[in-house]
Amino acid sequence: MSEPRVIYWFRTDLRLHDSPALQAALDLDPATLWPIFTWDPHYVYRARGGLNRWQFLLDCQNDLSHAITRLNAKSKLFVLREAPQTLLPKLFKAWNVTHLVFEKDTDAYARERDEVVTRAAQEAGVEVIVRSGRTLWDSDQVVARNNGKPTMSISQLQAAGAKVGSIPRPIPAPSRLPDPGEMTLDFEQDPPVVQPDLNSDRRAESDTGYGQIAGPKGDFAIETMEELGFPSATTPHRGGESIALKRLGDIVDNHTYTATFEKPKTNPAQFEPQATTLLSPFLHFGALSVREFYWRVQDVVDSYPGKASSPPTSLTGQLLFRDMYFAAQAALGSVFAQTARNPCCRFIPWHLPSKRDPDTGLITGEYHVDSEQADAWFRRWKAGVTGFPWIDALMRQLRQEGWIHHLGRHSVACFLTRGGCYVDWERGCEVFEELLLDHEPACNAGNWQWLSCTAFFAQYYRCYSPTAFGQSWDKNGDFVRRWVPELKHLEAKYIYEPWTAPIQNQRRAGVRITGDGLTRREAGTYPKPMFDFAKQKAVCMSAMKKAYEIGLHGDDKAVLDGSWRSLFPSPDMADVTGESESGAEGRAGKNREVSTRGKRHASEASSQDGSKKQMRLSFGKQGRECHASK
Ligand SMILES: Cc1cc2nc3c(=O)[nH]c(=O)nc-3n(C[C@H](O)[C@H](O)[C@H](O)COP(=O)(O)OP(=O)(O)OC[C@H]3O[C@@H](n4cnc5c(N)ncnc54)[C@H](O)[C@@H]3O)c2cc1C
Repeated sequence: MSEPRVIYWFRTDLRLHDSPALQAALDLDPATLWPIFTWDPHYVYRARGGLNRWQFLLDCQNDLSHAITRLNAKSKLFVLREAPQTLLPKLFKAWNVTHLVFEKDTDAYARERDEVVTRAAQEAGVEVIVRSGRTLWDSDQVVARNNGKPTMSISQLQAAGAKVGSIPRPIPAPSRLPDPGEMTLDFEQDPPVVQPDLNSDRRAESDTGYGQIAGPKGDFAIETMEELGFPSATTPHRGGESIALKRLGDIVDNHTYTATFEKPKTNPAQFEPQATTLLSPFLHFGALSVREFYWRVQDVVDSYPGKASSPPTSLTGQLLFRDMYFAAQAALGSVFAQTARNPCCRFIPWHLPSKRDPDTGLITGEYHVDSEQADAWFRRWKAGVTGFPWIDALMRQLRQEGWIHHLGRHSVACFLTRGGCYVDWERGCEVFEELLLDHEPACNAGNWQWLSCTAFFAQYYRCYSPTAFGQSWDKNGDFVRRWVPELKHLEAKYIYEPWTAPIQNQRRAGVRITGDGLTRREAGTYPKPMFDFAKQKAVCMSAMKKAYEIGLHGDDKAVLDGSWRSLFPSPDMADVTGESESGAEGRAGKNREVSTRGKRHASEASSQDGSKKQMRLSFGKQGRECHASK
């Protein structure tokens, strides 16, 4: 048999340490190994990506490429600019490849892509080797051990994970890499499908990335922001395996922090340094192995002399949440990221509902503007000009730096959905998709479902205040002052509610509270709050209560054919009618009744068995279970 000529296809694993797939490639003892990255037009044009995440990706690729070259001066990360579905079959032939090896990716698009590539490899007589390494356990095996169902709680994940087996210990990085072979490109490039380009808004220049397969100099170089047509990123957070390992090392050196970490006690307003690890973007790009993270922490916990924290609030507990969302997505496929057709996702008639492709049933990224007011609220939320300083500070940090603390994400997500604007969680999820450095399709959609109480979590009566919550962590408002400099000099007692500051105090602080933040914004001003929060919260709660009582889920016929409208009587839903035209008749009387019931419900919830009652209401009504429908 001829000696193995292996393409190692880097994707979600931009690292050398603890890479089961790379190890599998090296176990073949190849004569030739090409470490490649395919510059896939799907991500370039069809996924929303902000400048900061692009920069982070390029950082990770450059760092990996240097690490490869340190092991073999003839090698590096070779970037090829074409869709893998068309490129790889040509490479199999041109380079006389015997094996294709890669890390498993359970994201919906990745699965489809990998099926196409695997079929092509089989036709070309190329052996495909796939290894799980992105999660603690192989997500497909977790699903199988969860009776084929998505994992909708940490306990389900833990039970299924235990059946899969113990979490493997990390393996070391290789100490040498084989030479790459010849890289002839004696074939035509299949040009990318450029439209629709979901990133066009961010391009200052046109994208020249696909000029030639091997890049402008023909040396398979890593792309640059300039080639992509992007201006510079604004984040201070830089990517790469070296930074990730250094940061993890520093964290675990602090035994007390590592062993006693309790997520709910970490301060969302803390900065420089932030209160949590900020390792999520490295995990996203695979610059840090999740098993390396897990075991380095667990070893500290095991040897800690004092009382260590435990899952779900501990540091390893955080990684379990990540695996939970991955396994939920692995079971449900592309419908996991939307309400429609998702059996696990509760249907709520939010404002600004998504448009759906009639052929696939998948959301298109466009939405119906059923309410001009809700659309204005959404745009103000996105731009960080809601008039609620805590929310605006977080949204501005997110846009500038690409990362905000988990409880900050809670605040802004609750505010946009069930605890303020009553806007569809899919809108917020899309904004996060663009802006987050750590955007992970499974974790993003899953957490938005959690926060909007459409799946994973049902206690919709527990709502974040856009004023009191921030204040409870940061009385002086230092975090707000940093991100909302208009309010920098305002006294602490007004910093979370600047509209309550008397005009002379505003004057002294050099700010005027006026306008809506979107139109004719003048220097030295900060917008008025976009609504009365207490009033709007009551509207949301009563609407949520109604939706929970009706109990529809994304795969119900009424949701898919639009007949859900007849189940949501317009009087008490006048403000929150989703795709339907809203009639405002008879609102006042009905609203009174609903809010009275809402009060009783809230006090039930705060009683000892409140949450159990709530769980019965939310899950027991139809005896529903989430079915896998890959
Ligand atoms: C609306 C919303 C959207 C989110 N979108 C994403 C996303 O796209 N990608 C993402 O990685 N996380 C997402 N999260 C989860 C969480 O906020 C981030 O993982 C966390 O804040 C990252 O910071 P860290 O690395 O300092 O976390 P740490 O607290 O240090 O936790 C360590 C690691 O555990 C994982 N983790 C922690 N909390 C969660 C969680 N709730 N869900 C899944 N994984 C978790 C992350 O990989 C994180 O790096 C989202 C949360 C919310 C509320």
